[in-house]
Amino acid sequence: MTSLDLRSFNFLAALQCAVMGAVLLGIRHNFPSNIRGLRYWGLAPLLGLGATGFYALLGYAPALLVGLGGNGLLMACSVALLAGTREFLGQPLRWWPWVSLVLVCLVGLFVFFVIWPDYRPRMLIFGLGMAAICGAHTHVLARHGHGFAARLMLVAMAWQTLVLLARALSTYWVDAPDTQRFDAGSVIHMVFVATFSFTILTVLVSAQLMASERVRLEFEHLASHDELTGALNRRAILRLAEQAHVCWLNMGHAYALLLLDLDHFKHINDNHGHQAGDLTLVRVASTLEQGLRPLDRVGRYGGEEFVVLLTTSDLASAHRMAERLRVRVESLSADTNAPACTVSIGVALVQAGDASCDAVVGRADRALYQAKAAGRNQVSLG
Ligand SMILES: Nc1nc2c(ncn2[C@@H]2O[C@H](COP(=O)(O)OP(=O)(O)OP(=O)(O)O)[C@@H](O)[C@H]2O)c(=O)[nH]1
Repeated sequence: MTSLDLRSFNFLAALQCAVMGAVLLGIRHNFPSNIRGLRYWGLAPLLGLGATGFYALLGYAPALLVGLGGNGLLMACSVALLAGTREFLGQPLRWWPWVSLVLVCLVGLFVFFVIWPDYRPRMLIFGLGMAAICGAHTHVLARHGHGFAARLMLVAMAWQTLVLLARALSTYWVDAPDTQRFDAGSVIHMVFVATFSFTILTVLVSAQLMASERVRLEFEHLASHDELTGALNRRAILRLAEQAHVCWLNMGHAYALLLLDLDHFKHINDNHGHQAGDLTLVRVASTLEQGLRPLDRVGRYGGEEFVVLLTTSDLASAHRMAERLRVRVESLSADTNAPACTVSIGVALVQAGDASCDAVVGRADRALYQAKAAGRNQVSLG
């Protein structure tokens, strides 16, 4: 590969990344505002393109200007990618260590451009500085990233870190003191120059995938959870009950449903206000969730009614669980100074002949009616 090839390739790759970055910046407002990091991810390739612009001036502009401008912008590009990822993962960047690192590296480059001109320490300083940024990027992805796209980004950053380290450390036996960036005929140098644009491209593709995946998960969550209490909504809990019913039909694993209705909830609204009523619903939902075993689920059935699905159970243990939940809700007001609140519970176990979970819901509903009729704050079996 001639030096012209490498420059052209580098410039085209940087241009491609910059277009993707500009697209990311343009579409970032289409994503919900709680999806952060897109502006830094979008800005990074534009800085990278600026760096490539400086490198393209090599031979036409003073080497000092090209070296400091190009390397400085390339480091800024890597810091921006890191900032984007950290912000996306909810780990905002502390800027000063990275700004200091870039400045220290630029001072080092200046020294070995002007005072003791030597390419090798310049490459060492730049390579180690960049490897520190990319290494930190790899680290945050390994700790906080989840899913395919985050792993793809992690592999790209880990690879880039290794290439940078190899390039920085091999510089003394590969390069001469007056080597130029596009002159070196070593394989490691080719790999270093060629992979940088591909790393940015991979990071940008991964970033878009990560953002889209997050949007999908948020929509899924919104579609299946009650906005006020955070519990499963009626559709989601009934879908789980249907699945439990299929399990019962196919494998004989029993399940029970508890229908819970807050007692005289209207009084709480009337006497303490609607907001206090909302807060009570939130507290009851979280109390129920905390009182359940890991496989059991709670959902808001509507208004001040909740459903609990006990996945494997006999009637006696379902009754014990219902009693435990009733006591937990009753003691809620003592623990939190919230308005006094009790709950009536109807319990039903799936039984032979139940065509669907609707039959179980129906029995639990009748049992709940009995609990209300018998004076409330109690459990009835259906
Ligand atoms: N604050 C608040 N109140 C709600 C919500 N959904 C339903 N409600 C209220 O819950 C109350 C239910 O009242 P009722 O059906 O008469 O039942 P109750 O007062 O709990 O009486 P019993 O069930 O017979 O013990 C109504 O006043 C609704 O306005 C909600 O999301 N937030």
